[in-house]
Amino acid sequence: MATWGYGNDNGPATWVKSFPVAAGTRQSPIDIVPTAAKCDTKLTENPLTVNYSPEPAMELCNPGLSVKANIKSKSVIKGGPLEGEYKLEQFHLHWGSADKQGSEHTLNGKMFPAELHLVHYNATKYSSFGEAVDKPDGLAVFGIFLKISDKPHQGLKSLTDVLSEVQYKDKSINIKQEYNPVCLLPDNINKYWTYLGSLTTPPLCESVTWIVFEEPIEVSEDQMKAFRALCCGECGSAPIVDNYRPPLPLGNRQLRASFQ
Ligand SMILES: Cc1ccnc(S(N)(=O)=O)n1
Ligand SMILES: [Zn+2]
Repeated sequence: MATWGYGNDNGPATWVKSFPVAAGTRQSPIDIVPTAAKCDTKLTENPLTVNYSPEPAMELCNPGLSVKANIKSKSVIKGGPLEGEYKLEQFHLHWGSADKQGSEHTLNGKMFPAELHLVHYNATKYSSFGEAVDKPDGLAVFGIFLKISDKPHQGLKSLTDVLSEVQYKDKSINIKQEYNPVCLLPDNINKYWTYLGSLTTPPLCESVTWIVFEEPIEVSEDQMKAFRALCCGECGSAPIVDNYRPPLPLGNRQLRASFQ
């Protein structure tokens, strides 16, 4: 069984062969067109609330197609479009081989250099991520755009400074200093778009309430270079770059905005 990836022979256009849901009606990512979004005051009546905790020894790993941090502490979100409490499971990123591409969601057709995903599962209804992953209300993922600035992102710096230690597939380390993922969020989390979608990589389950923040976080070019130096396999293997799925049609879905 050929494993899926982002190359010509195993990339997003081929995934439907092994994962038919790729042709489904609530797939992600999408192109976000702010003028097509419906401002919904219900989203602000019950504001999105983030209660993240410090992670004592956060595990950072290279699963081969991204870089991922696994979360053990009780970090939860609720409110906004969500019913119940969703618990942070992991976060990871998607990025380009150059600054002109890399994000999965696009904004009026524009790609950002990268996109950070914080993946949560509905801990009110389900007992684990594994149980929640294929349920229509199982997951909630924060999508945060990354843009280039001349200053490094301090929160990401604890990670980008040690990426060389997880350069190769299946390498993992523990971040020594305690790490609170709240440092990864943009300053203003009250302005976001939300819609019902899916995982953007196989198994592509249509189980995600997406929350994409309007405000990007700012990273340096050196930090982008650190992501692009990660390898898909062992020493000498190809760099992990362009690990993004292009946007899918919104179809009959409603894109809602928490702001005018
Ligand atoms: C945990 C997980 C699996 C697959 N895809 C995603 S993603 N890229 O939609 O956040 N997350
Ligand atoms: Zn992702």
